Amino acid sequence: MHVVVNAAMSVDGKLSSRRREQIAISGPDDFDRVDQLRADSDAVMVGVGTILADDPSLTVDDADRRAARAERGDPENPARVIADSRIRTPPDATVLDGRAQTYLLVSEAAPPDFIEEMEDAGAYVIAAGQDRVDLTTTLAKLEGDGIDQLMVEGGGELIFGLLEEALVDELFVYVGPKVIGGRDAPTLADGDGFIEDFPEPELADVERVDDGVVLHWQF
Ligand SMILES: NC(=O)C1=CN([C@@H]2O[C@H](COP(=O)(O)OP(=O)(O)OC[C@H]3O[C@@H](n4cnc5c(N)ncnc54)[C@H](OP(=O)(O)O)[C@@H]3O)[C@@H](O)[C@H]2O)C=CC1
Ligand SMILES: Nc1nc(O)c(N)c(N[C@@H]2O[C@H](COP(=O)(O)O)[C@@H](O)[C@H]2O)n1
Repeated sequence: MHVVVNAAMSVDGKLSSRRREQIAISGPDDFDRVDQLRADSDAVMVGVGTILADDPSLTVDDADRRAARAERGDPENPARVIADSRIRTPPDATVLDGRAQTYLLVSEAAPPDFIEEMEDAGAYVIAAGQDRVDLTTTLAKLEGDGIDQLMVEGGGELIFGLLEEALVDELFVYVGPKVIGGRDAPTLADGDGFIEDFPEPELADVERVDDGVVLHWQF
């Protein structure tokens, strides 16, 4: 499986404010680049923190891109993948609207009646990990289901979890013209943070987009 992380951050490295509300950091051209990345992926993944904060659709906006996917025999939209250890995703979340296959990655601690509720809502549930989703095992199971190209859109907790398990192949970071600040505002990589063996990706490209810049890193 090839894992591509994409996120937009402020000048000072924040994904959102301390209120954890969705903030448009990208401009139109960057959102279009992200839409193409989604269209090029078999699945788009976020953590449950992003579901609760943003209620995203994770679908492809551009009709021509959806049509191109259908022409090559793929579903119009990539699958959606949520890392959600104990099932905090609300049953009326937009990711369960039936516009794409949705996988819920859960841990063994997920309550069985919540699993049933999610399956009734159309989700395909994969369980691994005692208290928290075991990302290595669940991503391998997704690969077994035909997901070769996985795009991850955040947030910072999930991105750190993937970096910690050395599961990231590429990282696109849009740095946009805003300063957000705040010690409790989410950053690109949160979690416990590294204290040694810091991942050291190589800079593959830098591109000016809208009023900011896209940094392309390879691991
Ligand atoms: N600017 C941008 O590009 C983006 C911004 N955002 C913003 O980021 C914020 C949300 O970020 P954040 O709160 O970090 O949420 P995340 O989307 O990263 O979700 C984090 C949650 O995922 C669950 N999870 C399950 N398994 C794992 C694992 N192995 N490793 C890590 N997490 C796991 C955890 O909940 P549990 O333990 O319950 O399973 C964890 O709390 C919002 O403000 C949103 O607007 C989000 C995406 C992109
Ligand atoms: N690329 C990008 N730029 C920003 O400025 C953002 N705030 C985000 N956020 C991500 O986009 C998701 C919204 O998805 P839908 O448009 O609803 O499908 C959101 O959940 C974040 O992952 N991204």
